[in-house]
Amino acid sequence: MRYPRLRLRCSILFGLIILSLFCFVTFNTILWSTTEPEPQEHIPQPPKPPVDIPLWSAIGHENIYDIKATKILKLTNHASSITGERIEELYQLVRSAKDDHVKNPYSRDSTWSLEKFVGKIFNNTTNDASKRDDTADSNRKKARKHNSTNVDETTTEHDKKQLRYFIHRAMAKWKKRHLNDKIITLGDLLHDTLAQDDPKRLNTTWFQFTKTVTNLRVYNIYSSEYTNLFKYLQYGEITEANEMPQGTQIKIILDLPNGFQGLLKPFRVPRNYQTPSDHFYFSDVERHHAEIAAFHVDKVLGFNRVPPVIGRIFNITKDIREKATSELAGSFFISPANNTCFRGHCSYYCDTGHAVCGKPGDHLEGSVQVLLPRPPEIDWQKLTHPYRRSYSSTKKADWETNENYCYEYIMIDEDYHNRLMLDMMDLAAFDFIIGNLDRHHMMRISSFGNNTSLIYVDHGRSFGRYDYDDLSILTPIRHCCFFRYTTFKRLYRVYKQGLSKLVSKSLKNFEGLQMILIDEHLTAIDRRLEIIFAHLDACIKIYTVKGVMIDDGID
Ligand SMILES: Nc1ncnc2c1ncn2[C@@H]1O[C@H](COP(=O)(O)OP(=O)(O)OP(=O)(O)O)[C@@H](O)[C@H]1O
Ligand SMILES: [Mn+2]
Repeated sequence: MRYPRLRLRCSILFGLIILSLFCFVTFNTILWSTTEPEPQEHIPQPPKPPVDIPLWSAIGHENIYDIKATKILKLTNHASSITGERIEELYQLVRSAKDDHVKNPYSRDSTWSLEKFVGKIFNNTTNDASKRDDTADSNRKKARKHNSTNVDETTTEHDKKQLRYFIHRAMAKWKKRHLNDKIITLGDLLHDTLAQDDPKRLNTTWFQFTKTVTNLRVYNIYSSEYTNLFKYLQYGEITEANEMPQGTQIKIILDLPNGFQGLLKPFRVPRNYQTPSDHFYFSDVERHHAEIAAFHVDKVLGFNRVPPVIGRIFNITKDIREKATSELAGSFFISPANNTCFRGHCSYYCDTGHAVCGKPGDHLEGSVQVLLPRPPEIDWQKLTHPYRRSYSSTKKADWETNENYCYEYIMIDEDYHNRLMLDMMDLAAFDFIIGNLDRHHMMRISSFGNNTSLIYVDHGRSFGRYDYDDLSILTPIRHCCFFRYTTFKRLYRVYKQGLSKLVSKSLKNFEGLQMILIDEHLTAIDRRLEIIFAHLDACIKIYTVKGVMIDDGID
């Protein structure tokens, strides 16, 4: 009797031991699975969020280290609405249109005339004669004061077709007249005056360079003068540093060896600086890296219309202060951080709070652009851009409220019945790519006559944003819907090769300063190029390829 009971007790005890062992193991497994640390693999740090550096702190920011900062997570991407296939299709369409010899895609109505149309707009003009521009001789100026509220009723679809016919005919005539124009060089223009007034300058390297500047291109990348020019700009000993009187922000004219002069724009903000969204373009700070980048973009596009610029490292004391005119020298001081600084004299950012400072000490980065001869040696024409912004925080410009602006202001203006019309479109495409809202004037050397390219200067306010594409810069193209065949081909060529690739390669090979364009800007220029094609596509859908594209004989 005793043994079976003992056996039962033993089995119960054994069962209990097994059960508690089981519970222990299970509990431990659960416990360890929740507290055991992850296997020690490398855990990547999450990328830092975007840093918009506000202007007031950006001016005091570090240079070299900052430029490597900021990878942004997400762009406010304006994906363009055009596909790669459509761009190919457009290219084929444009190419075959160029080869087909239809003279004018529009047909003429002999009862319509430009004079009558101008008269019609002019009748809509406010009768207040005192408001009219008495000195104006061009139709645009005559029509300037017309009442834009009546505009839509004024210009009919028929008027538009006739105006487009008129422009195509004017351009064909212009092309014929200028087809055999001789290329003129700046050297040709300067020669006689220099021979008379200052013959020694004829023997300078600078004069040799002016012989490579023509009415069509500001430089020739294949010339040795072009290659040598950069050595002067980048390393040439500075003999005098003088403030440039024109313009709103500090710029210094440097006298360099062998007759060269350079225009210095100093470092003000790091490469990843974005224009604060509450800032207007007209109070934006100028960026030396934007000047450099704009030059490379223009060069890659093959326009060669931006005077060569290169980055340079200065010793602010030896290169600038010791060479400065007394006025500039008087604005130097040593900052609390022991850096050498100067204020300069200008209407924006020329106070102690916004001084240009070496960092550290005497080390200053800047862009140096070759200074082309100016009056009285060479005459420039400074044309107010008809699509200029209002430069006011409260007013809008006429073109912003009048969709017919191109028909009513530009196409009737004889100043635009020539290559200038398409030069303005080229400029719009360029400015859109670099994000430049500050094109208040168009500049060209009038001593070259009227078959001359625009010269693109002043890009310090471009590349202000990489996360935003300002479509309003393309308004001339959207409104007028005219475009040069050769420019289309140019854009297509860089599109195929990759604009950003070409630009970064150009910067890598020819620019000494590092990381002039951060990746976000490089992404932006590719995106913008596609947007230009999308705009041209929209024009072509309305006006046909032949109605939009023009061959004015200019490459
Ligand atoms: N490389 C150059 N060669 C000759 N002249 C130049 C060159 N760059 C600029 N200029 C002249 O100097 C003027 C002022 O230069 P820039 O436009 O760069 O300065 P800015 O301060 O931006 O002027 P603004 O405030 O009027 O826009 C230009 O309008 C042009 O006439
Ligand atoms: Mn400017």
